[in-house]
Parts: sequence; C-alpha cells; structure tokens
Amino acid sequence: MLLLIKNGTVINPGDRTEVKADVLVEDGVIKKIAPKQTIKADRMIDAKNCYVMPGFIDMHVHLRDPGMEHKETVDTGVRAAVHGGFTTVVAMPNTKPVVDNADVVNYVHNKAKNIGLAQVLQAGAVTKGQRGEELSDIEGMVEAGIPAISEDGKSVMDAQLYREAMTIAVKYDIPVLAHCEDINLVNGGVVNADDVTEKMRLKGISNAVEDTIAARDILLSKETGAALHLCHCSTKDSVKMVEMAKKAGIRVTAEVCPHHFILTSSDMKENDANYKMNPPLRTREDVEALRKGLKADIMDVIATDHAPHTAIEKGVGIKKAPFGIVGLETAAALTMTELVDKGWLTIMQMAEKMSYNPAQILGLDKGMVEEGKAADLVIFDPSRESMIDPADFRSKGKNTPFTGMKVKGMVMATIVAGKIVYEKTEK
Ligand SMILES: NC(=O)N[C@@H](CC(=O)O)C(=O)O
Ligand SMILES: [Zn+2]
Ligand SMILES: [Zn+2]
Repeated sequence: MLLLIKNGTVINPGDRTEVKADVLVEDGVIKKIAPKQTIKADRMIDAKNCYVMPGFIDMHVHLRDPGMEHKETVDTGVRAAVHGGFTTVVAMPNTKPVVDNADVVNYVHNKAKNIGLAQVLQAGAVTKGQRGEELSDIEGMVEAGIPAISEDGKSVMDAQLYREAMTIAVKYDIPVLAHCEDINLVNGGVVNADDVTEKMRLKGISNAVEDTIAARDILLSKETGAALHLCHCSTKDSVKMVEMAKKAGIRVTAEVCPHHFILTSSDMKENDANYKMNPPLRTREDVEALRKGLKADIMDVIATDHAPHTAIEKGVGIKKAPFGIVGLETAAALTMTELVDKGWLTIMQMAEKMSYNPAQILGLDKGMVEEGKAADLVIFDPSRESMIDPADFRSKGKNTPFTGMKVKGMVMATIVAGKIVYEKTEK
C-alpha cells in the first residue's frame, strides 16, 4: 500500500527542519521525503497550504473505560483522539476498577488494538485502588506495557510511599506523572481562590494547593533520580519551580493544558460547570506565566487532560458537578489560535510540545517525520477557520467552556501507521 502526501510543508521536530516536500508512505512506514514525487500511489492526499506534522501525542487523557462507559469508552475516546489529530494517547488510571494491575492494563490495550485507530498507552496507578495506602503491582504493569505510573485524579499524600514508588520507577526507567494537589489544603474548594470567585460565593482552591506538592515532588525526584513529569500545571510558581529544578539538573518536565493557558476565573459563566476543572482556572498573572513558560521551553508539553462527563453530571451547578472538561478535539486549534497565531510559539514548538517532547518523555520512537519511521502523521491546515461546536465531537463528553469560540487551524487528516484513520469530509 502506497500513500503519497503531496504539496505540504513538512515539520520535523526530530531535526527541527521545515521543508516543502511530498511524503511517500509504504506499508505504514515513511519511505521518502522529497519535493515533486511523481510515483503512482494507491492513495494521494493533497496537503496544499497544510503542515505535515508528526501525529500529536496526548500524554494525559481520561477514557473512563472500564467502569464509567456512560462518560466515554476506549472506542469513543480514540475516535475523538484521531478527530483531534492525536495518534497516541496516554490513558490515566482513575477508572472503575482502578488500573492497578496487569489485567486492567491488558483489557484497555486489547480493546484499543482491536479498534485500531489511535494507539492507547495505559498508565498504571501508583497505589492499589488509588487509596494511597499500599503500592500497586507496578512490576506486573510494567511487564504489561505501561509507559508510566500516575495517581492522576489525586496526589499520593504519603511522601514516603511516593518516594518508594519513585525508586521503582527509576528501576524500570519509566516516568512518574504527577497530579499535584494537597487534598487537605483544598478544604472543600471548587474554583480558584480569588476576588472573582469570592463574589460568586464559591469556596476557593489556592495556588499553594498545587505548589506545595509540586515542590515536594521535585525534591523527591532530586533524591531518587526519578523522571518526574508535572501534570496540568496551572500556577506561576509551578513554572518558576520547574525552571529552578531544570537549572539544578533535576529530571523534571511539565505540561500545560489549553484551558489553563487561555482562560481565567473571570471568564467563568455564572454557575456553569463547564468551567470547573482541577486544577481550576486561575488568574491573568498565572496565564501569562504559563504562556511565557511555554515560549521559553520551560514547560515541555501541551496535554489536554481530556476529562469527559455527561451533561446530566455537569448540569447540577458548579458546587456539586464533577471536575473536568474535554479537550481532545479542541487542543490543536486552540494552540494554533492562542499561541502560534499570536506569536507565543513557532509551529516547530507546537510540534515539539504536542508530539516530540511527549514521545521523548515516554521513551517512544515517535514524534518525528523522518524516512524509516512509522507514519504517524497529522495534516494540519493552520489558517482554516471554524467555530467550536460540541455537536461535532466524537467524544461522548460535550463538556467544554469553548463552545462558540472562533478558532483557526483544522485537522484535515490523521494517519496512524500509514493508515488514514480520520479525514475531513468537505462541507
Ligand atoms: N482534571 C479534572 O478536572 N478531572 C480529572 C482528574 C484529574 O485530571 O485530576 C477527571 O478524571 O475527571
Ligand atoms: Zn489530575
Ligand atoms: Zn487528569
């Protein structure tokens, strides 16, 4: 099977080159990158005015499978992924049951393999049942192919137990993906702690809720040598700490989600739980710091923290609704519109943060557009405009605060191992 992608601009973060060229794919592998190829292929894609980029890798999604299939399934999750240009996703373990042993890892991996769209890598929980009391079967899960451990949804509050988990992660050479939240400091908070939310009479979550655990985890990484990756950073001080840690040679990387680099608590609509997520929308100062951190490559990764919930679950008001918003089908356009188009990031940095850097952190031979590599690609039109409409989502979750927003940038096609798994049908 020969696939020829013609007339695009190839973005390769592997060697930081941007060239106008055609990409020939044979049997799932990139065969030749060169201008004006004339070979007769089985399938041709015209990528005129588009970037040909390495398929996006989202190292933070919630697929809700097993156990919460009313919110999302592996099937709807990977359909959402490829619709958003993602060819690989890392699924968090806060399912029912929790992913704390090899059986659940195998269940998710097999399900994704049978569907055959995006690749799903299941992360393993740090503790049994995410109860924070006893370590899960990390070794067994490593054998089953987890790329990382994470207690996402919460922090392991017992620092000694977390340190032990880190030493095991070092042994198996996998990163620890850290959700930073001191649960005692949360103290019933539902939104950011600031003037805006005080006027709404809502209980606040202060920056220290995140910052204290970020600091602790960085110090534990320093002590154990574990590769620590901070999930969904939302505060200006987490950016500062990541910068300091990197300068000190500590193995830390960090991710930022689109909602945190775009919205503040002032954007919240009265009692609309589509603005409720963990960590919460912070202040303008935090947003600025996150953008500067991304620009300066202090912050390595853009991840979505795709967290689907049903309209009924989200419809009960901001105090009672669960935390989380969807992100797989809006991340690329939001990043293009808010960061690349406004000069915060180059297109190369976008490719690094949405593909190359996650691959490096997870130890995957992905994130590059190079001859001989597997053809995981996204054809992305940077100037095509649209309006965000959850009715277009493949995800079961429609819970987004970005409904109605005009954005620039559209995924035209997604290719996994040489197979076209999503293609925009013209309207
Ligand atoms: N981010 C969220 O607001 N919610 C996530 C949990 C998490 O990522 O911590 C979820 O699982 O719903
Ligand atoms: Zn989290
Ligand atoms: Zn999460």
